[in-house]
Amino acid sequence: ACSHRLWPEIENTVMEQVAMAKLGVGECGAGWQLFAEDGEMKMYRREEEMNGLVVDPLKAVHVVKGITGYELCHYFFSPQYRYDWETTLEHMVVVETISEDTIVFQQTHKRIWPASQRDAVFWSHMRKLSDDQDTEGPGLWAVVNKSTELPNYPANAGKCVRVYLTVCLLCQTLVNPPKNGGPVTREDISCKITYCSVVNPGGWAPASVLRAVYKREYPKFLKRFTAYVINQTKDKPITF
Ligand SMILES: CCCCCc1ccc(-c2ccc(S(=O)(=O)CCO)cc2)cc1/C=C\c1ccccn1
Repeated sequence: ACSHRLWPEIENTVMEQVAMAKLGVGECGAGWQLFAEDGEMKMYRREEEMNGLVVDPLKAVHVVKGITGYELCHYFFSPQYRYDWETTLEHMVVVETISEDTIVFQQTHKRIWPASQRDAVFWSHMRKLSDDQDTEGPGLWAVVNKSTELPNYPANAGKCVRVYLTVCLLCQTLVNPPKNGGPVTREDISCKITYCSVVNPGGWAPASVLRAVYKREYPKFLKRFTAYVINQTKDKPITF
């Protein structure tokens, strides 16, 4: 896929998004406010507007026991599971499978009153990253989703307003080998998750509505998605 028309953009976006995801919320400069907390999950947002539209960047950090970064990214990236965990999804089309780790999607999300219905067209890329500190460890896995233009899916052609999104799911597997030197089980692993998202709603939507949607939907999404992966993997061998 290195020769595909999207490859340069994918490469640049992955590097840029992973670098930003690795920054703590303290380091990203002022402005990150904690808006939701649930156990290990902490959700931050920055209040930003782009020509009158709310485009609040979101950063969530979480630590989940019993699953690996590869497993989380696999279930996030793969189309066949998406309807199981993405509650606001109304319809999803795999527009193009560029390679086993790069897919182009078109998604329609359920209408959220009083705003008009939204859709998104984006490429999605999953990749293992070298973990600079620990080269031979399970490493880091990431999925990056970014809106792209497709002639066959023109923006705002039908009933939906096109949103423009950039999303990064960055996962680091932590292994705590058992003292007795026995095999590593799911009790000995956990995954450090950073989820970053910027969604430009495209057409106008009241700031109060958008902020209420994000405040309600993001915590719900991350809790539901991680619970789904735990449930899908609990009786399966660990995949790093
Ligand atoms: C007025 C409402 C406008 C928002 C509508 C909307 C647009 C986009 C998206 C969305 C959210 C996450 C992704 S992803 O992380 O790439 C995973 C693949 O699905 C892609 C799209 C959602 C939603 C609507 C609800 C909403 C908003 C946040 C979080 C969760 N749901």
